[in-house]
Amino acid sequence: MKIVIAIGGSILLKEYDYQKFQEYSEILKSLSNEHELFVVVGGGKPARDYISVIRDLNGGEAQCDDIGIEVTRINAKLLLTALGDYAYQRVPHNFQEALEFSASGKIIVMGGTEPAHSTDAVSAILAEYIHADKLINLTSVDGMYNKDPNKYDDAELIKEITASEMMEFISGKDTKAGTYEFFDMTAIQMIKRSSIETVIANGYTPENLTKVINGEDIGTKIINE
Ligand SMILES: Nc1ncnc2c1ncn2[C@@H]1O[C@H](COP(=O)(O)OP(=O)(O)OP(=O)(O)O)[C@@H](O)[C@H]1O
Ligand SMILES: O=c1ccn([C@@H]2O[C@H](COP(=O)(O)O)[C@@H](O)[C@H]2O)c(=O)[nH]1
Repeated sequence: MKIVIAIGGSILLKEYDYQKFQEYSEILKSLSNEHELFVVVGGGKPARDYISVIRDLNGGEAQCDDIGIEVTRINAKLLLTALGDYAYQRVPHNFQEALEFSASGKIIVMGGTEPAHSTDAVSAILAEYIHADKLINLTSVDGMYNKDPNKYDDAELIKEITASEMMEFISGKDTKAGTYEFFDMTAIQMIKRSSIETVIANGYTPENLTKVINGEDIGTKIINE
């Protein structure tokens, strides 16, 4: 299968150390024997910290996004280092490059592309661009809830949702640099228009990636309408 995997920076850099990069590299290496893998890495707290500094310097929103993109590319380089020869050792800056680099037969790892969306959107556009069989979004919670599970104890996990329902849910959410909390509209639009088979799951346990690929019933499935 051709699979796009989005890994949130909040998972990879929760502890500010090498461990999650290493754990993910082992799983990705093993999966790459059977699947064609494209990984998109998020910015996490370091991106938000840098964005906050440039915003305090009166940088505009696009400049803030630009700094966020740079951080996601640094995170991509960290994962490339962990993957070594299993990965193509350059970070694509756009979808065309991702496709070209994939001719190497190696794992492709990228961060952001251009301002005004999150790496969730990058992963969805990439999935569309390369005709992926599956998009897996690994984040810091078990999937999509009816409300923020970090704010509400009674939040309930949603097992299945259509892209249209998800759009309604996130409409009106903040679209400033570094604030694309959970999912952004561009990502859902891509998933909807190309009926991309998508699962959102907790990536803090990297083994969940294998579980999702094996079809185990975890996380939230975005279903075709
Ligand atoms: N309805 C919801 N369902 C699930 N999580 C939600 C919801 N609303 C808000 N969130 C928040 O979204 C957060 C996950 O998204 P967030 O963008 O912070 O991390 P990420 O996907 O790992 O990517 P990155 O850290 O790279 O931006 C969760 O920690 C949770 O608090
Ligand atoms: O293609 C992209 C990717 C990212 N950004 C900006 O960077 C931050 C960090 O990315 P996350 O996916 O949220 O971790 C994001 O909030 C955007 O401000 C971008 O502009 N374009």
